[in-house]
Amino acid sequence: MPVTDFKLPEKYQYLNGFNSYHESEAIPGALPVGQINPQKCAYGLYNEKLSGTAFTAPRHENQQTWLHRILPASAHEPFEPRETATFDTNPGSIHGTHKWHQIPNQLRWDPFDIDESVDWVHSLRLVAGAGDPTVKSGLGIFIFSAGKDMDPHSAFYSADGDFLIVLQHGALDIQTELGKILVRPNEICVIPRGIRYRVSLPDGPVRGYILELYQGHFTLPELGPIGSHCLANTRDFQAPIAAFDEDTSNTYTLFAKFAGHLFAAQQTHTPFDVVAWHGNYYPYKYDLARFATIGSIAFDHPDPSIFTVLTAQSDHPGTAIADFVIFPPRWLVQEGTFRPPWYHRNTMSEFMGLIHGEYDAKTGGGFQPAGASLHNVMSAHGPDAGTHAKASEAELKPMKVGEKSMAFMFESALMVGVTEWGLTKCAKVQKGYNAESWVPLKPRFKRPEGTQVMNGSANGKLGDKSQAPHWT
Ligand SMILES: O=C(O)Cc1cc(O)ccc1O
Ligand SMILES: [Fe+2]
Repeated sequence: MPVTDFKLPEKYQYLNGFNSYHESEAIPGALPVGQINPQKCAYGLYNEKLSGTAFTAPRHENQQTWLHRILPASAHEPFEPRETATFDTNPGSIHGTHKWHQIPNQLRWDPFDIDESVDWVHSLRLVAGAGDPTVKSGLGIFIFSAGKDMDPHSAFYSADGDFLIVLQHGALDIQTELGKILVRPNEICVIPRGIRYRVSLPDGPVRGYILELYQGHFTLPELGPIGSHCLANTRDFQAPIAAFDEDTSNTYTLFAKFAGHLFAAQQTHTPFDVVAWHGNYYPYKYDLARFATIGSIAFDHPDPSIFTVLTAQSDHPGTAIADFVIFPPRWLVQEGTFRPPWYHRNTMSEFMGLIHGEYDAKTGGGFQPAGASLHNVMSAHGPDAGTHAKASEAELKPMKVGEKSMAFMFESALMVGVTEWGLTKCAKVQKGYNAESWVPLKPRFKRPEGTQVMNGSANGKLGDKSQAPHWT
C-alpha cells in the first residue's frame, strides 16, 4: 500500500500532473481568455513570462509560465554580492577560488549534523558535483540543514539550475511565486531555475540533500516494455495553486544564487504577488510512497534503473546527467538468486543517501540516515562482507526489504568531484569504509579436484550447452 505516515496534515491544495499545462487563479477572472498579452490585464496586473527553456525549444521540451502579478519581478534595486562562508559553490568555474577533488576512492559520510543557527539560504553546502553552472553543464550535490525560517521579508532563487530537494528530516513550508507547497517526510520537491521562494520550518529543524541540475529539466523515465503506467505516475506530481500577498510598503531582500555565488537586492514590495498564472514551468512535489515499484518475480537482480523516479537526460538518450533513483519498500521473491546488488564497477557515478531505515546492500551500520556515499566512475563496490555472507546462505523465501526504509541514488554519467568541505571540513568522511566493507571478503574459490584447467584453450566441449537451472 502506498502509505506515508504524515504527522503534519496537508494544508494546501494542488494541481495534479507532470509537465501539464496548468492554469490557476487566486481571483477568478485574473487570467486573459483566448490571448496571452492583452493591452490591459485584469485588475491592473502586470503580465510576465518566465521561460524554462529557450524560446525556440521544440514543443515537447518547451517550458514557460505566464505570471499575472501586482509588480514585475524586475522592480528591485541592483544586486550586490553577499558573500558568506558557505557560498562558493562553483568549483568548475575558472574564476572559482577552489577546485573539485577528483578521487577514485569509495567514499562514505557519517550523518551530516543539523545546524539550527541558519535559514534555508545559508544552509546550502556543496558536497560534490560536476561541471559549471555558467555554461549550463553538470550538476551540484548539496547537503542542507537549517533551524530557522527565512525572514518573512525575503525570497531566494537560483539562476544556476533546478533544485531537486530530498528531505531527510523535518518539513518545509515553501511559499513560491506560483503558490505554496508543504514538503513532508518522504516527499521530494523540485523548484525550477529562477522561481522565487521562501522556506519556513513548521516542524523544527530540517536536513536533506539537493541535486541542482545545471542543464535541462527532470522528466519521467520512459517505461518501455513496462507499458503505460507504474513507477512514478504522472498524476501523483503536485503543483501549487496561485496564492498571493499584497504588501507594497515593506522592504524585502531578494537573494540570488548566480554562478555559485550569493547576491542580494532590495525591493519595496513582496515577491509573492502573483495573482494568477498559466504554464508548464512550475515547482512540484511528489510523495515517494506513491512510487509503484516494479521488480523481478522470477530470478536474478535487475538494474536499479527500474527504480528511477525522475531523470535528466544528456544529449545521448539513455545516458543521464542525473537519474533520481529510490530503493523503496518491496518484496524480494527471486529464486536461486543472490538478492542484494551484485558487485560492480559502473561507468556512471553513484551518490547515495538514506532518508530513513536501513539499506539492504549495506547492513554493517556504516550507511546511516542523513549520511551519504559516493561510488565514482569505475569505483568498485557492492554488498559489504556481512551482507554477502548472509545473502548467500539465506533461505530464499519471499521477504520484504526496506519495510521502513528509503534509500536513494543520484546517478550521473559525469565524474563527480568532491569539494573541500565535503572531503575535509565537514569532518564526516569515514576512514574505514573499505576496511569495513570489502577488505574482509575472503576468497571462496575451490578448484574442483581432478579438473583440467584450460586457461583459454578449448577442450573439445565447445557448443555443449547445459540446461538452464530450474528451481521449482
Ligand atoms: O550500489 C548500489 O548500492 C546501488 C545499486 C543497487 C542495485 O540494486 C544495483 C546496482 C546499484 O548500483
Ligand atoms: Fe552501485
